[in-house]
Amino acid sequence: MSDQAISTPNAVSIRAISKTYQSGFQALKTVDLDIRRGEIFALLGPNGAGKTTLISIVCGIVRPSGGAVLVDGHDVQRDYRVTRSKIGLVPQELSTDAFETVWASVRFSRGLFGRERNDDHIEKVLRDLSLWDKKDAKIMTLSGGMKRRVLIAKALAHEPSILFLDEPTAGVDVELRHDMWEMVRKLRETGVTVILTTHYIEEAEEMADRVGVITRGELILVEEKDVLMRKLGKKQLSITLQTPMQALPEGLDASGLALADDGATLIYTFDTQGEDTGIAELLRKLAERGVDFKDLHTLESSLEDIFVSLVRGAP
Ligand SMILES: Nc1ncnc2c1ncn2[C@@H]1O[C@H](COP(=O)(O)OP(=O)(O)OP(=O)(O)O)[C@@H](O)[C@H]1O
Repeated sequence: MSDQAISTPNAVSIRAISKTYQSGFQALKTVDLDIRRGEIFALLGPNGAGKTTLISIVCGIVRPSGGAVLVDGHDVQRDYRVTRSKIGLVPQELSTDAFETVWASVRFSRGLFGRERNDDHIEKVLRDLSLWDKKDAKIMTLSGGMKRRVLIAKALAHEPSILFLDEPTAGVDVELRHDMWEMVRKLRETGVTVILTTHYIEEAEEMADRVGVITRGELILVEEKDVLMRKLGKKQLSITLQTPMQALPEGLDASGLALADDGATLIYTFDTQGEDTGIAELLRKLAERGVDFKDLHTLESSLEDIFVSLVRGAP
């Protein structure tokens, strides 16, 4: 460790980072964010929100206009070599190495960071990623899914403690997506901190411990995923009527109840946090007014609904 390291429990500390590109475009306003050691953090945001810019700054590839980033307590600009060696970056696509074997390509990645040769580690990484039987295959002969695994193997070759995954499952099939999730979880068990950017809300919902939402260069929310879903999640009860109606009957036009456009469904929205959902009362009132229904079911808002409403509501 450099003696300039600051003791911190965080894998990454982002302090008042801003970025204005030479074109004059402000890609990041003032971003503050701490990534805890050993967590899986999902950075969600629409196209052009600033995700890649932020990650590139943490990796030391893009210079910020203001602010500082610490990786394991080291400043990414002052201590670039130290911080970069702690980070594994998995890009979206493999652009080189087509004619190399898997083994040579992954071993080369380790050498880039000035690490001593360690074939045992390379073997472990390849085995963990189910690539061992492909170690002598040329990369160009691999399937798309295997190429993705090679990207992860290359990023892990130098034993980083922080792994950035940029859209890890963009364009892959469902099965591979689930395999990738499993792999990421296993990595976390070995103590690696994982930061992923994604457009797939389902991915964040499935994997992340915490979620950050970035839009127009601003981090508008950082929250434990479970808390986020509890806090912002709403449940709806959908009641399919026996006979469609024109308007809500007298005494039923209370807050939370709405008649869907087709007039055949009542939608009752209630707070998942509330002690009393009000459902029993609602059903009693419907019975009193002779409103018959065919079916009842509840819907829960997903992280996707929450995300869309957050990004829409952002200034
Ligand atoms: N080198 C550059 N010069 C000028 N503007 C740039 C440059 N790089 C990125 N931008 C702009 O900064 C904004 C943020 O881009 P960034 O790539 O960080 O977004 P993103 O959230 O990663 O998007 P995506 O999900 O589409 O990858 C975009 O409007 C982009 O056009």
